[in-house]
Amino acid sequence: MKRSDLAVYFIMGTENCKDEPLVVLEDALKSGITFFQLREKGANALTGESLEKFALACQTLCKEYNVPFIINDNVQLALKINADGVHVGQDDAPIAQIREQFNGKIVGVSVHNDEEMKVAVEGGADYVGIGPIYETQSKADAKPAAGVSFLSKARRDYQDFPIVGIGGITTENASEVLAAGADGVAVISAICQSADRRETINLLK
Ligand SMILES: Cc1ncsc1CCOP(=O)(O)O
Ligand SMILES: C=C1C=NC(C)=NC1=N
Ligand SMILES: [Mg+2]
Repeated sequence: MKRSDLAVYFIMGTENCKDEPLVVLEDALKSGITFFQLREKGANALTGESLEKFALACQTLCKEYNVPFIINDNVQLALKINADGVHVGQDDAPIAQIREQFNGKIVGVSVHNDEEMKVAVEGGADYVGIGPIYETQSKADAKPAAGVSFLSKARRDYQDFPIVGIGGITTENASEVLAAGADGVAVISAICQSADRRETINLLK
């Protein structure tokens, strides 16, 4: 994984878009996303066989466009379908355990403070997600918007470590996140709800 892979990091689950999810994903891939995470959450989330089929369809599309495909939280599914990696939060298994299960694959970790950052970096994470930067409608249990201050500090402390910002990021505020030191922006609604994904994605860079 290259730091530049994090430039426009699309995250989606079936709950995030009213249009057909695979149509949205293919349009986003055509429009230039550089990284994709399947994050299937919420009351009507797909499970079992239907989730696996959906994940395989997403993986196939990402392969066609040579874009990394990772899965949020669901370590077993990521291993089963040989995804390019996994993204885990602080409430998932310890990074050391995930790291050895995903040898040679991408392991991303959500971090919110110096201690979590240290543990993730030393535990062998390939990148960290920092946020929510701004208010978000897409994560029910999100912490309060933190702004870019911690992201800026993480960049000062780890000058070469891959960092992606997340949370309420739009074409209006993406430049602030990048200026604070992020390698890229992770986005759900601004891309899902975009009327012109190519324009949106170009404005997120
Ligand atoms: C998964 C996640 N983690 C922190 S905020 C968030 C949701 C981001 O969604 P949006 O880009 O629509 O604000
Ligand atoms: C919570 C998250 C934070 N950061 C990223 C990149 N993905 C997530 N699901
Ligand atoms: Mg999680």
